[in-house]
This record gives sequence, C-alpha cells and structure tokens, in this order.
Amino acid sequence: MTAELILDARNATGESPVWSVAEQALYWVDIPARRLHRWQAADGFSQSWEAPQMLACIARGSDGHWIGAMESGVFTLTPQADGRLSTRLLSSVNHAQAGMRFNDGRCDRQGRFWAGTMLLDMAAGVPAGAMYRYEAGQHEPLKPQMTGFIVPNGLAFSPDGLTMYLSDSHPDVQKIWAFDYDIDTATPHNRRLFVDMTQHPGRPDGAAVDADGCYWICGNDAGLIHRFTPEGTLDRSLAVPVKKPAMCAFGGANLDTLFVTSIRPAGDLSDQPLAGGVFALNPGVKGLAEPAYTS
Ligand SMILES: O=C1O[C@H](CS(=O)(=O)O)[C@@H](O)[C@H](O)[C@H]1O
Repeated sequence: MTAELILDARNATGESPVWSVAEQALYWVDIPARRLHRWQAADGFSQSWEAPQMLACIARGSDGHWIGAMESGVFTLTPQADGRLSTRLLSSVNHAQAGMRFNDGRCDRQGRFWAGTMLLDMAAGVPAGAMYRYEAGQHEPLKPQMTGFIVPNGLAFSPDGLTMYLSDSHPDVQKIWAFDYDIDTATPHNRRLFVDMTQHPGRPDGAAVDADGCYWICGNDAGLIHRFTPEGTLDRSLAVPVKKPAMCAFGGANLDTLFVTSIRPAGDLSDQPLAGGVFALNPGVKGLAEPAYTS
C-alpha cells in the first residue's frame, strides 16, 4: 500500500487534519508557522491563511465557521480573501505556567470542543499540560478538566461517543489511555491503559477512529500509522515515506482515504525529503465524518 503525496507542504509541524464533507477539501494547521491550510480534492488546489498566534487544532462549526485553539484560548476562525485569518476569542486559557501552547484537539460526538496544552519546551519533560473543554455559549475562561500531561495527544472518540482516547507523546510516557465518556456531562472517567506504545514502533501522536471503532495512531519517529482494535490489539501498520507522521484523518468522497500530516524537523533530510508533506493512503476501511462544533 503506497502513500501518495498530496502536497509537499514542508510543514514544520503539520497537525489537525480535518476533512470537510461539504467542500470535499482537507484543512489542517502548521503550528509553529501559524498557518491554516486547505487542499481541495477535485483539482489539488491549495491555499493557506496566516493566524495571529500558533494555531494548534481546529474543528468545523455547524454554522460553517471554524473553531480553533491558539496560544491564548479558543477562537472562532474565519479565512479572509487577503490571506489572513480573522479570529474572535470565545474563551481564554490561564496556562499552568509560562511558555505553553495548545496541541491536539477535536470535538466529541456531540460537538463539544476539547484541546490539550503542552510546554513549548517539550524536552523539559514537565507534566504541565492539561485538557480543556469548550462548549458553545461559555464565556468564562477555560477550566482544566484533566491535568498531568507532558504532551497530550491522540484525542479521539469511539463511533458511539462513549469512549474517549487520549495519549501522551513524550518519550518518558508513550501511553494511550481509554476512558468511559459520559455524553450527558461531557466527562471522562474510568481511565485505563489502552496501548503501551513503548511496545510498538513510534511515539503516539495524532489519531482517528474508523467506522469499525478501531483507533488509528501516528507512530512518530517510526514512519508508521498503526490501527488498534477497540481491545487494544495491533491490527495493522501502514508506512508513510517520512519519519514523523503527526496526525491522521479520514476523508475523500467515500470517507475511505486516510490523510496524514507530518513534521519537517531541522537538519539533514536527505533520507526523508518529503518531511512535512501531507499524504493520502487507502487503508481498506472507512472513517466517519468528523463531528462539527455545535454552536
Ligand atoms: O510539537 C509537537 O511535538 C510533538 C512532535 S515531536 O516530538 O516534535 O516530533 C508532537 O507529539 C506534537 O503533537 C506536536 O505538536
């Protein structure tokens, strides 16, 4: 199975791919470059917009706007014709300490937006990261819902919305957890180990759940995307031609394409010249439409 390069984006940290069914287009971000990207399937046309802060994760809103987590909180995002992203603060964040930003995030199946934070200096290994939830109509600052993460990542929800998955990518952790998710209160509980990624190649990065309820997770540093069953058993691993796949998302006309964003590290890239690119794979299974943020 070959991964097809759809855009040689050279993203420093390509994250948060989201397929727009309405537009038949893929959106994603490059976090340190402060950019929102879009690629349309019909003709491969691509464009991007400049954000005022590091934009880490996005979700489509039910009203057609976007919502996203930037350094200082959760914002609505509106791409403008001049290449800029107009933003409006919905809820601010009081980070646990200075030098933090958001990382991975998405909506639960009811359309409530979750995102996690991490220290910019990931190498410090300090568990200052937290998970936040934003619900429509909330005006007060975001409240931490879970704490103690170094690099929270891999957030995803089962097809019925009753299981939440979450990982920590840091080399000292490399675990994926499952939680029972109370959809009435949007509260995760009964945390348990889902997959110990120290037993598989690559650190856990971004993730997606398919229509069978299996969990696809990017194996950062291993150039692999792993599929785990709901019981946490490795089903298959697909290769991409870069070492650092960062997040995956189902899309395409039949939701049977797996799009993968990636990271372009500094240094010698002679063995992975396409690092930072966006790839499309045929995984042999279908995904689910990404839930929209319910405004
Ligand atoms: O900035 C990020 O860091 C890590 C990737 S890496 O360690 O730099 O390769 C990643 O897990 C995270 O999602 C990303 O935003």
